[in-house]
Amino acid sequence: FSEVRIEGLETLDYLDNLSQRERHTEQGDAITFESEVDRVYVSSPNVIAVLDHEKKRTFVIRKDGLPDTVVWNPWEKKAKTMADFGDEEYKQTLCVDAAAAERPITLRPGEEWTGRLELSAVPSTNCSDHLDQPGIM
Ligand SMILES: O=P(O)(O)OC[C@H]1O[C@@H](O)[C@H](O)[C@@H](O)[C@@H]1O
Repeated sequence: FSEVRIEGLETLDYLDNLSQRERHTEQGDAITFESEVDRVYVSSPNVIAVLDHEKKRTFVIRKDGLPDTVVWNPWEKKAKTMADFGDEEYKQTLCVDAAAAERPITLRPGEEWTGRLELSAVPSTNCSDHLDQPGIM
């Protein structure tokens, strides 16, 4: 699991759901995991990659109309308190989710809104080689 990292959220501001949505700025080159995380990366790019080095695959997430990206893993202690989440499942789970979290979307009667999320898996460890290929975009 420590071999999974996210590309596309570096240097962004995030709201930390683990501390009253306090605002921080991401410092890492790419985001990696070794403890509980629950963050809203605000105004994130529309293409984000989750690289799984061990399984040699990359998930590419494309979004539209959804400004933010939530990154969540309950880790060991919280997983045990969750009825619908197995005690060991945090080792195989990473939630990377497009959202309108910082500014929720409000519709008046008759108004429309469209959001889109596309998830694709690419057999690779290096997504930046692939993101430019027209067939994959
Ligand atoms: O328990 P639920 O409602 O399915 O949500 C699971 C998690 O989903 C994540 O998207 C949220 O950021 C977390 O705060 C939340 O705990």
